[in-house]
Amino acid sequence: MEGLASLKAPFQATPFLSSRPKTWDLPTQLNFYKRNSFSTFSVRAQVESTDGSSTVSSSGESVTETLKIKEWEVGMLQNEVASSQGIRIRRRPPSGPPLHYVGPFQFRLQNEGNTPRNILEEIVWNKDKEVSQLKERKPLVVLKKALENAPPARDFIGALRAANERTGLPGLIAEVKKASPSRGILRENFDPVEIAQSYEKGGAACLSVLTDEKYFKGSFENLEAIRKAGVKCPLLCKEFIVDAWQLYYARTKGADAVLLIAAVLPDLDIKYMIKICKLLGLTALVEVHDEREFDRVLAIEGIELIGINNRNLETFELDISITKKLLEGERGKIIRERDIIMVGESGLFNPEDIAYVQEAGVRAILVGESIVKQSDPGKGISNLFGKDISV
Ligand SMILES: O=C(O)c1ccccc1NCC(=O)[C@H](O)[C@H](O)COP(=O)(O)O
Repeated sequence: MEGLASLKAPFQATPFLSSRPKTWDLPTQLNFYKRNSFSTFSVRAQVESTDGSSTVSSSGESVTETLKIKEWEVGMLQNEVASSQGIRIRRRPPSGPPLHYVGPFQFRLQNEGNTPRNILEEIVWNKDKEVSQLKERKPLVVLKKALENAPPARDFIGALRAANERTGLPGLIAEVKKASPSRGILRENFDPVEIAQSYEKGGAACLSVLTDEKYFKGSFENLEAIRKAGVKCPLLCKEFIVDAWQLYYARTKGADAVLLIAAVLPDLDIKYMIKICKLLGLTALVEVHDEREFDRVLAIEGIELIGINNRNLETFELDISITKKLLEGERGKIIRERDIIMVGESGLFNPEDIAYVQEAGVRAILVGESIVKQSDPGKGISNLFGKDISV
């Protein structure tokens, strides 16, 4: 794809980002991106921390305009860096630069226009906007303050290991899921706390709570309510994370773990977010769907929990043999050597499916549809495993 990489243009220095290179081809961008720990999050932080009292930068732009331009530049860079790592999901719709952009790039609009290529891309674009708006209302300093009142983070991986050792079966992450883009409404009569309690009673090790409202009819209120109701299973905030700000937000709402999707996040973002997770006491479940994503994730230091999603999030196609395929050979060996816990995700409906992914090498599973649809979700767990795992 011809993109920014083909453009070589002098780059004007700004007061906000240090030592920008004079040429701007892809390798240069990658280095620059690396050196600056680049993300929208860090750019915002840089602009915001430049001068708390002034609203005009030395180039005469207002801070808000500057911020918009920087965010747009970063967005374009993120798309380019991501595509160099085989990530097809673009972080934002391709669009022209903001009104006051006077930078050197002569961007052409991409031919595809502003239509997302698939559902995952649509979700990500929507999330990006949603998070920008939320951040306006709750800046990071406010979240950092709120962290003081957050309930302590609990040991997500420890709970999975303990369940696996206790039952000899994969530890269950049971998903509180009202709806999904692929299946529509899964459960009409949806009481998140009741479902969570029923899962816990049925032997779930951990819970996954969908917080996306638009596509999954979930919410952070659900997450918070489940935590406040005294459910002891550690909680995964099942969200589409595109910005480190969301990690802080999830923690303030009682999350013990978060999901990082390799199909969406470039390596540098995953590394950066893992560091922040560690700082906040959050466990990162890093999700992959193919060999390339898996290899990228295995090259990242400090990964302890990896999910293989059997659902292709671009096409919805479900195939549990993906888990087997990815864990065969050298990759499976690396996993065992490093004692990484693998989670088999999506499309698991019966004891045969569980046996199949366990045989492939998973020590945990993430299940939504097959159990949330049961009138008694806790009993649904017994049906899924073919036995009562609560004892
Ligand atoms: O479930 C979907 O339709 C979906 C669509 C687009 C992005 C993500 C999606 N699901 C997220 C998940 O990975 C599942 O909720 C989770 O693994 C449980 O899957 P299942 O047991 O098949 O409900």
